Amino acid sequence: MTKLSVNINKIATLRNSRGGDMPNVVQFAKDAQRFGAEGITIHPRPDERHIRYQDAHDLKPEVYTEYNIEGNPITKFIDLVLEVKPTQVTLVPDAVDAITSNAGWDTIKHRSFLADVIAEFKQNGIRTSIFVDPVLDQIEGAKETGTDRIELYTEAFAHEYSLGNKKAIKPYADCAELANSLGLGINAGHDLSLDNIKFFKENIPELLEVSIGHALISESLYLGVENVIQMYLKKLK
Ligand SMILES: CC(=O)[C@@H](O)[C@H](O)COP(=O)(O)O
Ligand SMILES: NCC(=O)COP(=O)(O)O
Repeated sequence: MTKLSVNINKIATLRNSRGGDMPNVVQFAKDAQRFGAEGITIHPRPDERHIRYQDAHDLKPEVYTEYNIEGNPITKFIDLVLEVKPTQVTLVPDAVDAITSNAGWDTIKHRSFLADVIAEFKQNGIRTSIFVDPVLDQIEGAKETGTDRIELYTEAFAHEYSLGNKKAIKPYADCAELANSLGLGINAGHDLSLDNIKFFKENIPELLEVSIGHALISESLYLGVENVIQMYLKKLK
């Protein structure tokens, strides 16, 4: 079964554009779960331009599904995650000024750093995942860090698929096969959408979770949030 985790960063971006509390991100998370979301993902960035560190705390008592916090493990982020204790932390190597995530970890170069951070989260009962490009060596490197899961960075797949290139799934399927053989759980995310999710799911064995934000919120403008979440759940069956 593949769980749908709804990334609510965009809701915070909309709220922040006016400086008030509309839309309310906690209420949105509660409603998304009521509509069928099986997890809530947030990705606080150091400048807090969308989800704020305080939101991470405020969401904690209301997220009764899987709570996934993504981000670059700088000291401030590590402290936040250890305080909030979500179900899962996903480590992403974001540059401070990146508009959005644009690369996976070099798990070979950063093995020792990742292993230390991952050990600390695991000692605190938090499941770990690391964001990786679909490259076999990087999956093997991920295994060496001790992480529970990987999150496959799906931007390249999504882009190629939109151009009609279905072969773009191949590196992802190969990496998934390797990850499964190594005992790593598999998550995926970035630019997944109603258009590409079914094909992606069908070709990735043992896909445990997808986190989807940008497309899901955009699609909801036309189709409604409840309806869109239900559409994803059907495609993920
Ligand atoms: C790791 C990943 O792909 C997502 O978390 C994505 O970066 C969403 O973050 P933004 O909403 O800041 O684009
Ligand atoms: N981990 C990916 C995520 O949370 C959402 O990415 P996107 O759907 O906003 O591109």
